[in-house]
Amino acid sequence: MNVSSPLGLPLVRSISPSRSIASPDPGISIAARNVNFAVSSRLGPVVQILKECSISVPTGELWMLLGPNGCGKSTLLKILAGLLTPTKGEVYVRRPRSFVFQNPDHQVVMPTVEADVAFGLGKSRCSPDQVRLKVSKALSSVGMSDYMQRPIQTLSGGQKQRVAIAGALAEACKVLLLDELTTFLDETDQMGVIKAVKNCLDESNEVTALWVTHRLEELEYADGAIYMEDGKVLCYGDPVKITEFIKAKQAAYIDQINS
Ligand SMILES: Nc1ncnc2c1ncn2[C@@H]1O[C@H](COP(=O)(O)OP(=O)(O)OP(=O)(O)O)[C@@H](O)[C@H]1O
Repeated sequence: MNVSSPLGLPLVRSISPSRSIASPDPGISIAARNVNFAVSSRLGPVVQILKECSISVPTGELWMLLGPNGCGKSTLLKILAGLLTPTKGEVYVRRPRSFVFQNPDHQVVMPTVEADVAFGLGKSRCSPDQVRLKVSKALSSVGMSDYMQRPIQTLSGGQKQRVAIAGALAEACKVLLLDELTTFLDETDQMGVIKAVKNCLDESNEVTALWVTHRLEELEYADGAIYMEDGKVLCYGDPVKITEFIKAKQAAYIDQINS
């Protein structure tokens, strides 16, 4: 479902099914095989943004996607969300899936927390009692039960992110695609969002999350990680090994500028 927010910005609460491949394995919730993405303009040459990207994220796990600015992380996430179509290659993402934006103001739009989390259930056949139950369960998952009647504009950035995640959970989302949620948050809000996502996954073995981040310290909370550079997936798997790989790259870069 793609609608416009009152600000005229794109608002994606729950994404309708789009073209994809069959599940490569019952234990895998997110997969990309040799995905390429290119853009072209009438005047300029074709720009190759993603080059033969392949990843696979097991069901029930939190994976982080890292890499330098402009390496293609958000583009890959948008392809997995069905917001962009790859020029070549295939993707599989378990449904329903939800994309949560870096700026929660692009996504959290109803006057109160309760109304916002219930927003996506508007078209469901749930009775008002069922809606209330789903909303309260989702808010409890993200540690926001006490905020049910709070006006949205009184929340911090991290609290708004947690409300956006609760909205996805209320709609029984199976895959959370999270785009740099903590970039603008202070440490307390950052931890609140990380704990909320971890808790959602711990409470259900069925929810899988892919989280784009620039913050290396967040890898501590990940079950797996993917590192990209220049449109390519350089390595993926064990977050400890990926952390070591990134630190070694950073050290080599510092040596280079100091020499
Ligand atoms: N529609 C487009 N036309 C031309 N170039 C584009 C388009 N969309 C993305 N790009 C370019 O593709 C590259 C990858 O962009 P993307 O936003 O996926 O990177 P990113 O790794 O998420 O970056 P950041 O960490 O800065 O958010 C960038 O160089 C960007 O300028």
